[in-house]
Amino acid sequence: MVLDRTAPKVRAICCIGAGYVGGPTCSVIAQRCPHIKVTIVDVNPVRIAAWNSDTLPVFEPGLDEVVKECRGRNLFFSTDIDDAIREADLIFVSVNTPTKKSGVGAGYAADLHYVEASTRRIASVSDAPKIIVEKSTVPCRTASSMRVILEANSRPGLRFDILSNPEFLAEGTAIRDLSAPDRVLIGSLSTPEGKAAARALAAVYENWVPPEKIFTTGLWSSELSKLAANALLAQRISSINAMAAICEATGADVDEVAHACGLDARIGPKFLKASVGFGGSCFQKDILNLVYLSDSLGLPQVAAYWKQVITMNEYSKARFAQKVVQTLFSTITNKKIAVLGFAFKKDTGDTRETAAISLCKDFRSENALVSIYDPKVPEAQIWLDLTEPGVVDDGQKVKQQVTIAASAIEACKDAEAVVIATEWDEFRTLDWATVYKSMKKPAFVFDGRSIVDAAALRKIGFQVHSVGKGPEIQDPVWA
Ligand SMILES: NC(=O)c1ccc[n+]([C@@H]2O[C@H](COP(=O)([O-])OP(=O)(O)OC[C@H]3O[C@@H](n4cnc5c(N)ncnc54)[C@H](O)[C@@H]3O)[C@@H](O)[C@H]2O)c1
Ligand SMILES: O=c1ccn([C@@H]2O[C@H](COP(=O)(O)OP(=O)(O)O[C@H]3O[C@H](CO)[C@@H](O)[C@H](O)[C@H]3O)[C@@H](O)[C@H]2O)c(=O)[nH]1
Repeated sequence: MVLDRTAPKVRAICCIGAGYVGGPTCSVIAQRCPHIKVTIVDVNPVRIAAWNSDTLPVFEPGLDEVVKECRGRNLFFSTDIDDAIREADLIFVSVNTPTKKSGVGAGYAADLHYVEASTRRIASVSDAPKIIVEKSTVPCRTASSMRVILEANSRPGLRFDILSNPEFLAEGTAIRDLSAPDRVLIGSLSTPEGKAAARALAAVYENWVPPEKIFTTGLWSSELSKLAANALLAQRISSINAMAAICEATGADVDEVAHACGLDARIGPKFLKASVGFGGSCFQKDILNLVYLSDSLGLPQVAAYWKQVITMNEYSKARFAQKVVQTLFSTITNKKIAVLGFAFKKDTGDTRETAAISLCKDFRSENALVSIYDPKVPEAQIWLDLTEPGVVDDGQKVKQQVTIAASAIEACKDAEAVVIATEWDEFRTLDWATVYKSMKKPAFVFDGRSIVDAAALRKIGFQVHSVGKGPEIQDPVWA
């Protein structure tokens, strides 16, 4: 996009929400734009204290270095939300938009009350014009509700321009994604003021993003593009996981199938890694949001189509757990199962919607003894994730069945089976011979990420089951 010098200049940015998106995104803006003051605010004082400490609340490769470079220079973390709003000429709203748990649309619709609370606060505190940017992932036409709230609650005549600027970073690669994004999408009204606001935000990104990667659309297209991108990505994973089930039943190898398909330039190789199932805070939430939107628009067939992506993901997780039980002679009662990895993917400590939670719950319901190791997820988080809220004494029951190990080797000692739930690099290079010696026999490995060298492990003596790989020994004529 070509820079228009008449666009308002951004001198101070406020980011409401110091989470996985607000923190890294605005830290990178501060790094790349030393002339802009960036203040990231949050209602959670513990989170802000962590951002101001040596142990950041979010583990993300490269983030520590960015924050250390800018904090105290032009990057600030604060709980003084009103002050930061007043000072800023551009405000990112980067608060959480989880799936509603109760009320209308429960289990599908996005809970927008954090977005609304932020919008009301901006309206009541602002004493000068502001550009307000939806950074949170929101349903289509949320900007319209924000405008109504702003106009009804602010000083008469005060100007607000609302933009949509969805974030496409993936956890674990956030700094890389923010530093060199595939694209920056800015949605605005097509009025002269809307376009000028879009240009002002584009000018911020142009400090490091090539102009041809910044593109503008209408507000509603921008909002919907975020939901669409996540739905398409998740759909690829569910599609390849559906193929994985066929591979396991036939002797085909899902990695070979994915490679063969990905060589077609129209399909491409990315996001075709079969797995125990996708996790993370976004895919499920955003597809459910799309399902709700489709239903609300009177499009039940469209809703059913996208819902199937989630159904297949649930099936993938359950199928994997069932395979463990069936292979261990149909019972895992009192058997020790080592679960390697608890985060929803490698290089993050985030456990939101991680497949490991489903697996551990299934193993617990079969009365197994579960030993978990993850290099980055804090112990307290694992206990929290495995405890059923509202179930009396469940916290204690969990601790009778589950242990948390300090290393992979420790988790695997005396286990009957090892389950790889996250693709951490250290599991590829684990001393598998030592693991084998310490385990009960026969020793099983269930590779939910297909990362280990199955042939090498079989040579050691393991029985290996990798997701999407056919049976080990087939009909001798064809094997
Ligand atoms: N996590 C990701 O990788 C990712 C990527 C792209 C987009 N998104 C979207 O970005 C949004 C934020 O996601 P996240 O993962 O950073 O969430 P998060 O839960 O990590 O962070 C949100 C923060 O907002 C704060 N907050 C809530 N209401 C507030 C208010 N009224 N005033 C001040 N602070 C408030 C919370 O205390 C919390 O710290 C969501 O809409 C999500 O869908 C997330
Ligand atoms: O081929 C693949 C790719 C991913 N996954 C799994 O899918 C989940 C999500 O992975 P990924 O998309 O890499 O991480 P997220 O941080 O959830 O990022 C997604 O969700 C974000 C929040 O909306 C978007 O900004 C990103 O563009 C989008 O990739 C994880 O459990 C992965 O292990 C697979 O099983 N197979």
